[in-house]
Amino acid sequence: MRNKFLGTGTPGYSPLRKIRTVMEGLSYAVRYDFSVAYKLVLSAIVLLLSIVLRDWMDSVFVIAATAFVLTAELLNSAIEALCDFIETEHNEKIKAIKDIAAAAVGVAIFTWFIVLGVECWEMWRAWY
Ligand SMILES: Nc1ncnc2c1ncn2[C@@H]1O[C@H](COP(=O)(O)OP(=O)(O)OP(=O)(O)O)[C@@H](O)[C@H]1O
Repeated sequence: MRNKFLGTGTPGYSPLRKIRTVMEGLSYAVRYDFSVAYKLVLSAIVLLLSIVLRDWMDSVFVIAATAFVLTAELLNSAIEALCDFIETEHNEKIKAIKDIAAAAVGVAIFTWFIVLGVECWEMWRAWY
C-alpha cells in the first residue's frame, strides 16, 4: 500500500483494496487474539437480543461500545506486535509503551462492560 508521506508503495486509491485490508486485519485479530474474538461474540449476542427485545437506541449503544472496545483492542494488538518485532529482549521503554496501550484497552473494556451490563440488566427486567 502506498505511503502518502514517504511516497512509497502502490500508487492510486482503491476502496476495494482498503476493504480487503480491513477484512484481513479483522481476520488476523479474531483468529489469533482471543480477547478480540470473545468480545465480538458476546457483543453480537447482546446486540441480537437488543434488536429482538428492545428499541434501536439500545442497539446503537451496544454497537458504539463494541466498536470502541474493538478499536482499542486492535490498536493495542498492533502496538504489541510492533514492539515484539523491534525488541525481543526485556526493555523498560517497551514495557512503558505496552502498559500505556494496555491501559487504553482497560478504559475501553470498562465502558463496554458497563454498557453490556446495563443492557443485559434492562433486558432481564423487561423479560420478567
Ligand atoms: N519486551 C518487553 N520488555 C518489558 N516488558 C514487557 C515486554 N514485553 C511485555 N512486557 C510486559 O508484559 C506485559 C504484557 O505484554 P504482552 O506482550 O505479553 O501482552 P499480553 O499479555 O499478551 O496482552 P494481550 O492479552 O492484550 O495480548 C506488558 O504490558 C509489559 O508490562
